[in-house]
Amino acid sequence: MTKPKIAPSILSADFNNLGNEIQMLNESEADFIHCDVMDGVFVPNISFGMPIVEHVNKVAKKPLDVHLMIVNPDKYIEAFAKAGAAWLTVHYETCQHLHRTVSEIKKNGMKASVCLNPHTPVFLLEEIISELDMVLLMSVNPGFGGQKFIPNTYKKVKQLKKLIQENNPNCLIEVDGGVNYQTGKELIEAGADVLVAGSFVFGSENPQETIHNLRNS
Ligand SMILES: O=C(CO)[C@H](O)[C@H](O)COP(=O)(O)O
Repeated sequence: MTKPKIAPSILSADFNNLGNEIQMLNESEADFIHCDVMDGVFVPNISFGMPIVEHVNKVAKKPLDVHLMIVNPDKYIEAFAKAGAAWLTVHYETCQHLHRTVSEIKKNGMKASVCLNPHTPVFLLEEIISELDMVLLMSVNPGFGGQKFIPNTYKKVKQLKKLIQENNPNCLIEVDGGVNYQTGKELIEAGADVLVAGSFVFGSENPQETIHNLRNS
């Protein structure tokens, strides 16, 4: 089985020490640095926006995987490209003209990804899957780190894998929320390519070792 890519979410990092946390990720086996942008409208929490992403990008040696949990994401596509996002994820639930949004992300030089909330079915991506570089499946309700994994996600990963194999085999499947060694292993077996992990990595005694173990779990 191919090794998963690991995307530590800095939502759980020590923000008093953010530069060193990014440096630690640079020296780890992490493949991406996952940045969770929350607006307090689409999700019941506010995290950070472009200025923090820009500062992270000054130190980061790994591609920034930016997850927009915001309404009207179209308004900020160019700004996040300028801030240094390499991958930009928007929520299916926030986009009225998803094809236009995805095209704008690509026009701005980023990889395009669409996220589904736990209750949003995979089949809704049928008409857009061929345009996507990645699909992010939420395995918790978005807004907070440290929540319990929703087991129905395994079924969604399998459904999405089938859709991808039939339409766009290069598209990656990323899963976000409640990832640990056990859920990570089962997600990879189901077909996931990228694991986002926040509290499990940053709450561990040795985050670099945890990233290594997640890749090999
Ligand atoms: O998108 C998110 C929350 O909306 C976080 O990335 C996600 O919850 C990861 O946190 P944890 O690994 O602690 O569950």
